[in-house]
Amino acid sequence: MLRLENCLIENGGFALHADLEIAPGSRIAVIGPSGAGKSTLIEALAGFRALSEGAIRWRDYDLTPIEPGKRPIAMLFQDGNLFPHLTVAQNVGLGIHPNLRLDNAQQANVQAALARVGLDGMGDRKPAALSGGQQSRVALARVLVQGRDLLLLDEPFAALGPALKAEMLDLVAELVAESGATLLMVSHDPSDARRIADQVVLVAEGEADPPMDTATLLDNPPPALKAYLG
Ligand SMILES: Nc1ncnc2c1ncn2[C@@H]1O[C@H](COP(=O)(O)OP(=O)(O)OP(=O)(O)O)[C@@H](O)[C@H]1O
Repeated sequence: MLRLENCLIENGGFALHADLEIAPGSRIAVIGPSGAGKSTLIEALAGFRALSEGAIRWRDYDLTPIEPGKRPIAMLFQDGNLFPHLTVAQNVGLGIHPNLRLDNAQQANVQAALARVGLDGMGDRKPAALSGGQQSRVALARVLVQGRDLLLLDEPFAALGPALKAEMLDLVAELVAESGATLLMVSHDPSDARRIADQVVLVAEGEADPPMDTATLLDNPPPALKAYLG
């Protein structure tokens, strides 16, 4: 289980409370009104934002005091965070080792990840020589080589068109199904949640609610969500 135990997360004058559990292997969409604290929640899980109260536990480990790089977490940001001066393979290799001194097995791991996301043979290119969708695939390959238990996505494909976004969401779903990773994905688009997530964590009115079945929640949204969905 991923447990957020009575967590209070503060951001300037803003405060978010979370007391919830997420089962391993779940695919969770984090949705809610703008400014409700979705990114704040993800930042706290990743360790970029300290808790004011409470604890975060994964399986038997208390993650609360653990620094971000040592948590069993990989994160995918909206812009993919690719380095333009590095090749595609080097950008992926950063997920294994920041100094890029990779042994043969690690190099092979990079090539396998590139092949898995459909970028076989493109490892020597620079990101600028790839389309937007291909760049998203590089960022996904970097997440893949990290082999972490928890995958956090914060509006990862918002810049892509609808067809490409759907394709990337399906690829993410496939990859987490293969690895058994637990997925939490912030999204503004309820159709993203329906497409990829079995459960939804609603963030609204200062609270991150326990996960609810996606279809049940979206078919009968509570008032805070209804106002946001329009
Ligand atoms: N540096 C800051 N100082 C004070 N308040 C902040 C700061 N940064 C963010 N906030 C507040 O924290 C709250 C939560 O922000 P957060 O980015 O987590 O919301 P969100 O749900 O991800 O929003 P969006 O959907 O618009 O991205 C917001 O109401 C915002 O005004």
